[in-house]
Amino acid sequence: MSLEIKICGLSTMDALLAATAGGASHAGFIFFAKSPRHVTPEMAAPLAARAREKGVQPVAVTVDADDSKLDAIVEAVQPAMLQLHGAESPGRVVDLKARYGLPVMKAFAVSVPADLDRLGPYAGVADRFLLDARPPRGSDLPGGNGVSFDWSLLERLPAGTPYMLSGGLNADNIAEALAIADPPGIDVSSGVESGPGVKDSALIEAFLLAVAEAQEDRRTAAVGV
Ligand SMILES: O=C(O)c1ccccc1N[C@@H]1O[C@H](COP(=O)(O)O)[C@@H](O)[C@H]1O
Repeated sequence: MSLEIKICGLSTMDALLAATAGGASHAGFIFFAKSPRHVTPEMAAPLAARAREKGVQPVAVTVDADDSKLDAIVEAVQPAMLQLHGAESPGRVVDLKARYGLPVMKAFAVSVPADLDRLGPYAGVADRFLLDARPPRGSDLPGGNGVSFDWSLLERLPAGTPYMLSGGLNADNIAEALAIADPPGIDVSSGVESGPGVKDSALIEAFLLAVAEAQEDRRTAAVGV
């Protein structure tokens, strides 16, 4: 399976097109008012439409959103997947999957081995997991803080766990992250920004290039060339 790559927190067409041109598989839009990356459904709709045209899956990122907020997002944006980045229960995930008929990626903060035990009740309920760093104390944001965690903790995950690795990824550390965790997907936001919420097309290109180079190096090493 090829590595899935989500560029998250997009709010401009330039940045979206840098992501689609560079080989991203998913484009994330943040519907969380406290975030510097916050977009309204009306702002995200044309970006998501262009992503779809380019074969890239739009992802709606929400934090404990209620049904009326999600209804508006789903209707305007037509996401391919919902990312739930709050304290949504397994029952809430079941309800949302039934209500919208969309796959759900449930986010978890990881800082110690026991954090991975919290995935258990969601196994077979959420379609995949997003494994992010624990937010720094005092942060208003449950994600998008640009901090990473000890990727070696992920050795404990059962083989085949569907997840995206996130938290503090950037062009300089992505090769190491892939080597240590070997995730099926990756997700980046702050690491491709020139300032909080300001996506930088050159940094998006550099990140995607670094991913491609790291994958090529890993393939070469695997065949012993
Ligand atoms: O990015 C945000 O502002 C955000 C707000 C609320 C929930 C999730 C958010 N972002 C998610 O966190 C990951 C990791 O971000 P970073 O690369 O460490 O900055 C990001 O990709 C989003 O999925």
